[in-house]
Amino acid sequence: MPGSTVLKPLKSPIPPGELSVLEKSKQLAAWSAVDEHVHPDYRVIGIGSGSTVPYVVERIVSQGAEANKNRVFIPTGFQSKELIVSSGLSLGDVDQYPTIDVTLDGADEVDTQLNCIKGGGACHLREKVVAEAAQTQVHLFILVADYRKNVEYLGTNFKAGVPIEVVPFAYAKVLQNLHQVLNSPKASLRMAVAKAGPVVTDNGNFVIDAPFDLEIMKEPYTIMAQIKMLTGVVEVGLFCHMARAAYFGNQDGSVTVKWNDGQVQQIAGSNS
Ligand SMILES: O=C[C@H](O)[C@H](O)[C@H](O)COP(=O)(O)O
Repeated sequence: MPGSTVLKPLKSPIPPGELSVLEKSKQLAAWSAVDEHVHPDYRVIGIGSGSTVPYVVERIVSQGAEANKNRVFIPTGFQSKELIVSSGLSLGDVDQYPTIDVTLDGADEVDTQLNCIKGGGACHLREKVVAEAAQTQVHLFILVADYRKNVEYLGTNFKAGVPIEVVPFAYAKVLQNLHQVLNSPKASLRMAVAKAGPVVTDNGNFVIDAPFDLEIMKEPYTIMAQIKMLTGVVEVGLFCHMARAAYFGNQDGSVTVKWNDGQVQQIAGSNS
C-alpha cells in the first residue's frame, strides 16, 4: 500500500461534551454509517467532503491501527486528503484504485429516492468519480448528513442551486444557456469569499450555481442530463440513483436511514 502507515489517533473536530445539537447529529450519522458499512475486510475506502466527513474519519480511526493498517483511503478533494493524511491513514487516488469497497460522503440535500445535491464545497466532480468507483460491485455509496438535509424534493432547503463545474473559458456561454434555454434565470458564477474573483475548483475550473423551480427539481435526472449536455460543463452536482443509503442524524439523538429500495428506518445513533 502506498503512503503513510503510521497510525495516530485523530483529534475529534470539536472536544467531546462541547458538540452543538447540529454537530452531534452529524457525528451520529457518520458514526452509524461507519459502524454499518465499513467492514473489517474492506481495504479501499472513499472519503468524501463536507462538514460531516471529519466524523466519518474519526470513527474509522477508532476502529484501531490493526483494522486500518492494510487499508488505503481515496479522497474527493483537498479537505479529505488533508483529513486522511493528518489522521495517519494511507492515502491513495482513484486513478490507482478505480474499484472502491465503500465510499462515505456528505450531501447538501437528499430526496426520498436518494437523489442528492452535492458541490456546495465545489468537490462534486471528484466526488462523483469516487462514488461511481464504489458502485462496481455492491453499490456502496453511502451518504451522511444532519437532519436539515433530509427532504422530499431537492431544493427545499438548499436554495443556492445546482452546482455545475465548468471549464473557465466556457462559463459565459454555459450561463447564457442556463438563463435562456434551461429556465434558470438566476444562475450565477460562484464568487470566492477571501479572494477576488471566482471560486476555482481543485481541478482548476469554475462553478456555476443554478437554482431551478421545484417542478423541475422533482425530476432531477432529467435536468441533470440536460445540464450535462451543455458544452463546457464538466460535471453536475446532482447525483441520481447512485446512493445505497443515506444516514441523517436527528436532534433527538436518533438516526434516520433511507435506503435505495424505499425503506426508511429509525435507529438509535452510535454514540460510544
Ligand atoms: O462539494 C462539497 C460536497 O458535495 C459536500 O459533501 C456537500 O457540500 C455538503 O457539505 P456540508 O456537509 O459542509 O454542508
